[in-house]
Amino acid sequence: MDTTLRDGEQTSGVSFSPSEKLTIAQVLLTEVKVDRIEIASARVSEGELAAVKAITKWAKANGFLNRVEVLTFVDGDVSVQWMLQAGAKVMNLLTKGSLNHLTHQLKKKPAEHFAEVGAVIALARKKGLECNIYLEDWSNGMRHSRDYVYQYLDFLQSQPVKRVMLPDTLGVLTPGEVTEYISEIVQRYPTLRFDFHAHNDYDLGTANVLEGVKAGAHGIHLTINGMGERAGNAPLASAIAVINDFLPGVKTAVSEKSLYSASKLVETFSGIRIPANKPVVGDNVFTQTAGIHADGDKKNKLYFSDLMPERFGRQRLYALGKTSGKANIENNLQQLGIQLSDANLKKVTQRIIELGDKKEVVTQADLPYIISDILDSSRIEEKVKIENYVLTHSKNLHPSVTLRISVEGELFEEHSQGDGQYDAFMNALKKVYRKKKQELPALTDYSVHIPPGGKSDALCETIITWTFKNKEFKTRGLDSDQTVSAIKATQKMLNLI
Ligand SMILES: CC(C)C(=O)C(=O)O
Repeated sequence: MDTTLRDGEQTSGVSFSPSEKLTIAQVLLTEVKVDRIEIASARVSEGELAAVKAITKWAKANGFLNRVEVLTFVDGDVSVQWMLQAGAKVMNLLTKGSLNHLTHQLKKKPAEHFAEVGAVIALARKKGLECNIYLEDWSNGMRHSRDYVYQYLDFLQSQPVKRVMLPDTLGVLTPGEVTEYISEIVQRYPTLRFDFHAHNDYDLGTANVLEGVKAGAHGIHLTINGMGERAGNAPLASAIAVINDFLPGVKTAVSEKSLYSASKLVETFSGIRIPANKPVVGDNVFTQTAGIHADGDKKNKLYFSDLMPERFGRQRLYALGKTSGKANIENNLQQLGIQLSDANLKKVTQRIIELGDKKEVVTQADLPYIISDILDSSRIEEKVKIENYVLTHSKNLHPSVTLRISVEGELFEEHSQGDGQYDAFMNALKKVYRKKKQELPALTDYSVHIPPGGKSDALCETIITWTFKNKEFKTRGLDSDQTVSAIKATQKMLNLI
């Protein structure tokens, strides 16, 4: 059962609009193909009622209505009436699974609580609703008031309930405890069906789900991207991968291929960014960075596991950076369909290492720009060399530059200002060339390209068109700083005239 729309929405700062809820519900049931979804808590707000109405209307028309569940409360007939108004059929009644909660929050005795729960179940059944029962704080109940839990389950055995839901409300269980508690309960109550609901406070959510299923839980509760209260719930994508890979006899209906796009959809709607290293769905989890891994992938797939990206509609990538090495670069070139001579491959590798020193990772999208830059430079002999420069940029003052440049072995130093940093640089350069009594080409066009990716440290390519002695030519510069990329393009021009 996916509870992104109920427990997942309890992530701090998240509120889905009714239309977002409807879209996520549709994706979960028709694309991801989870068996059941929990979509809201009853009585929350008018917006929530509108969302539940929209989902139940769509679900009814498409035969999904009894797979759509709503969290309700022990409140006489109030939640039941809300369910009827919302057109929902399955209620997940929140009750107390530990004596501690019962005594200190509800201030009730077990018999009193059971009677009230029984009354809500009877009313709900009379109105045609199906009932599942949550035993909130069940994990602490098992640790500290197991007699109470068993007294309660004895009572539930005689009730018309479909499932008993066992939440590790505070995410405190170890995998060993999950095994012990769930196997004990499943054996003791063979006529009841149990769901296990894990939280991730110790980062044990997925491990606990694995143990819960092994121990005999009939259902598990998960959320997309592990959204949920505090540290969240067990993440759907990880749990499905773990079940498929480590529990061969157990089958789920979930489509692995749609997990990534569902994750992205929820990322967009919730505004909660997925960490790049989040298993299965994170941006970097199928990217090899170390050159040795890329090399091993080519040799009998030494660094592959069953967790192949293609299962999830994703692709293995090879990061480019100072640790990536030749094999990573070759893999990227292969993916782009580019062939390079050994000499040029060496130059590209060297350039990537240099860039990697400045910026953590060079992306595959940067690669064609780097290659064309290198192929361009290799045609040029360096008679003019920009030795040093200082560029300033400050509020309400003109940008300025100090430039040291050697032109055919002669060293010049000039200062200048301009409307922008590059303009200041060009003004200093013009002073040098005036001294040398040499003409400079006219800049006739200047264009900047940022390879896709949208990072503030992305590489920037500047292409400048020059006109000189009635001829037009272009030079290209590449750097993560825009002014520096223009200066590099200019240095190439100086070496071409
Ligand atoms: C509200 C309840 C059912 C819950 O999510 C939990 O106990 O973890």
